[in-house]
Amino acid sequence: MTNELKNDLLLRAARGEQTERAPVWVMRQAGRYLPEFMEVRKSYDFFTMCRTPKVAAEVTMQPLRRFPLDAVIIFSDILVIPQALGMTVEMIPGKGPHFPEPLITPECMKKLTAKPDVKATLGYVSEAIKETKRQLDGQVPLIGFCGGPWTLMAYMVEGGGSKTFSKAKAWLYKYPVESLELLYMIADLSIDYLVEQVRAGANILQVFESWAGELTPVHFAKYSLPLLSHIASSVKTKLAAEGLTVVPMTVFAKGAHYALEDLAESPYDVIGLDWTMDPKEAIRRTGGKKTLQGNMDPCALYGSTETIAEVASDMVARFGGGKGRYIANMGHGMNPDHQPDHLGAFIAAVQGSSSK
Ligand SMILES: Cc1c2[nH]c(c1CCC(=O)O)Cc1[nH]c(c(CCC(=O)O)c1C)Cc1[nH]c(c(CCC(=O)O)c1C)Cc1[nH]c(c(C)c1CCC(=O)O)C2
Repeated sequence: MTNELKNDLLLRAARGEQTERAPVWVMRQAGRYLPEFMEVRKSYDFFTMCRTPKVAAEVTMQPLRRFPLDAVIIFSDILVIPQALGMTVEMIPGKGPHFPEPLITPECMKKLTAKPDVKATLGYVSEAIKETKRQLDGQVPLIGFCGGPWTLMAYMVEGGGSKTFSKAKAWLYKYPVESLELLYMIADLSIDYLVEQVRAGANILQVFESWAGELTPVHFAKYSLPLLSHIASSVKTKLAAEGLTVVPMTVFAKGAHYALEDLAESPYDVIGLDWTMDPKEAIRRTGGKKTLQGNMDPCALYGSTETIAEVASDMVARFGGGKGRYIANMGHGMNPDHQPDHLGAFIAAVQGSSSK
């Protein structure tokens, strides 16, 4: 699969090989900061965009037309898994996700479809990947993704975003057995879903455990890490058994700085870092065993293009220069009020400074 790509920097870095320079992509690179995204978004509801392969492929490709990115990430959302399990999820512009009927007590889990057919419920993501691969014509790798089980459980119980995640965290203390049951239900569907993404053409997979930082280290060790590891080891075993490429996998456990040593022992190839981590410290604590991805503060993009270039070059230097075991990114996603040309300055600075 690698040899059909004209640019496989990302895959080589993920596998721990040396690269001529640092590959770069950014989380939420397809999104509302791009006027061409907003133009498409006018005509469709958010999940209709995800479910319409031509539209999903179009917005996936938009950032690559503007910037010399080293990868694209399929346009979708982590909340398609709760939908496949039978829950209604709406995306309210300016507010974010909303579940009209969240899981209030473990009784509510009876409403879920425990083992939905992944092709029937999520086949539209495979179709979007196939269409994007056609349009990419081997330019850069395509990233597939899903949400981490704890992050998805948090949305399913809270019914949307939250400042404290107190309802979801209460489940972990009140209903430990049922919480694990729910988490494994999510993880098992995610495994099949990720395998389908690779079958359709995804070259690398990322699991977003965006709310890891809400957990205590003890709860992360019980309710997040084992599930994240279960996902990566099962996906890799299934891919090998089916004769598909065993693609590299990335874990982005936002806020889980306390777990870096444990993540370095996990079956993931790449560890995504948020901006609170010092690169040198992260390299030391992971013992050089994993490729690291990240981690510029997205708010740096509000600075001048000169400031962005300075911050980005400094980041590359702190990660060791960018020619080995490193993928440049930000520590979280693009914001709707970011300026596109400021992202361009970030990409140029990474590619320029890591080529030296
Ligand atoms: C937690 C999470 C979600 N979704 C995702 C995460 C994990 C990453 C993270 O921590 O940000 C992942 C995600 N969401 C989206 C992508 C697409 C690919 C890409 O990164 O370019 C990816 C990888 C598109 C999106 N997902 C969403 C948008 C904006 C929705 C819109 O157009 O109205 C996009 C482009 C909506 C979304 N989806 C979610 C939220 C909380 C929101 C609302 C955000 C907001 O309104 O600021 C759940």
